[in-house]
Amino acid sequence: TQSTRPQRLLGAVKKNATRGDPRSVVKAIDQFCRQKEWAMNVGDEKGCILDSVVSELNPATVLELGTYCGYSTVRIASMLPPHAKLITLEFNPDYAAVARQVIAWAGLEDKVQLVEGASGDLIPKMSEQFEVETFDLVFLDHWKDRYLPDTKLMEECGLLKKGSVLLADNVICPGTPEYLEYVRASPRYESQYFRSHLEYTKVEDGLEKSVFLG
Ligand SMILES: CCCNc1ncnc2c1ncn2[C@@H]1O[C@H](/C=C/CNC(=O)c2cc(-c3ccc(F)cc3)cc(O)c2O)[C@H](C)[C@H]1O
Ligand SMILES: [Mg+2]
Repeated sequence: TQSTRPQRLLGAVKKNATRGDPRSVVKAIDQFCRQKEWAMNVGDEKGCILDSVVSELNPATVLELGTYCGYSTVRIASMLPPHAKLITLEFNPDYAAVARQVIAWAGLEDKVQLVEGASGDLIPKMSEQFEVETFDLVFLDHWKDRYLPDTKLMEECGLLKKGSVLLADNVICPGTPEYLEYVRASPRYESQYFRSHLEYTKVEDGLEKSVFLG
């Protein structure tokens, strides 16, 4: 049977990255996507913006919506202080299976909890099932039309506290117009756009950082 692109991406990680070295995993995936096959990872250019937001915030609890192959999971988790936790949600079992191996190859299993399921179902269960009160950082990178409903759901479930940061990928391409309008118009958020490019291309894209004001 034919392999899938995520499986070929995983093969490139195993071939070119050093076990236990997250930066080499990130580099191997970026190289695969530039030289072999494009894939929808946040990528190296937007990844640097992601890195700067994480290192400035130094979050103890992180939620990622949309694991895919685990590229941004590895990027974020590699920068977390000891005892910090990253919970990442992925509802496609095939992608989850690949991501688990990418995260393991990077040696980050202890910092990452990959939960298979839909964000809409899992977000209401966060506090009781995953023993998390609130998240310091949420990275949104799943279906673009789900950014807004899931943000409203996180508000309703009390998962955001004063100072919590939402960082959203692809606010230009493919675009998340309703989400962008909401966080930019809402008095409960202080929003900032970080202009960049769609991963591995010259097309404009960017990240929107929105601080929850409580
Ligand atoms: C109802 C379920 C919601 N809840 C959910 N709960 C859990 N997991 C979820 C949920 N919804 C989705 N997922 C998972 O997250 C992943 C989905 C990721 C989606 N990302 C994009 O579509 C994109 C496109 C482009 C792009 C740009 C230009 C192009 F020309 C082509 C492509 C670039 C980019 O950077 C992009 O991130 C994964 C595939 C999918 O299984
Ligand atoms: Mg994306």
